[in-house]
Amino acid sequence: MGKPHEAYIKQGVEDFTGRINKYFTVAWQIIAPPKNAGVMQEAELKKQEAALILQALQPDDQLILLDERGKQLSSPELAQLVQQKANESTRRVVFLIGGAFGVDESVTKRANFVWSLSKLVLPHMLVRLVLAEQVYRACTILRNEKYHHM
Ligand SMILES: C[S@@+](CC[C@H](N)C(=O)[O-])C[C@H]1O[C@@H](n2cnc3c(N)ncnc32)[C@H](O)[C@@H]1O
Repeated sequence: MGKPHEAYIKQGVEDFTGRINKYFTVAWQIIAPPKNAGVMQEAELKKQEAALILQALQPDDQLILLDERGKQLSSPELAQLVQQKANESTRRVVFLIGGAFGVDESVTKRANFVWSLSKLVLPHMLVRLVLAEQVYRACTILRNEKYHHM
């Protein structure tokens, strides 16, 4: 949920996304916030964003919500989670980054897993870059490739 990739992360996000594509088909879907988002109260904005998010999901999507209050994973644990979804023949795993205020609780309820990258609140754009890099890292761990060093 947010703006197109900003210049300072675009190259990195596109690089890691391209690398992930060698293992799994992957794509970004950027959902633009409602037009008058700037003047909306937090609760109303999260509700409207939730409607857009839930509308973009398919019933069988496995939704992994990124949220600093979620469960932290090591990189090998993330790799296991990816493997588990692949074993379950999941058609789509969706990693969701929320809006400026996070997400409405209807979205949290829909999530199959809530993943925290850290207890720190990170800026939206940085979350995109870390997400892309960590998913790539998970792919290399699953293939025993040399990228990840313990
Ligand atoms: C600017 S943050 C939202 C701020 C804060 N979560 C709130 O509720 O007010 C935008 C999005 O980045 C993601 N995010 C930020 N920090 C994160 C972290 N440490 N772990 C996982 N996701 C994070 C979440 O998806 C969040 O909805």
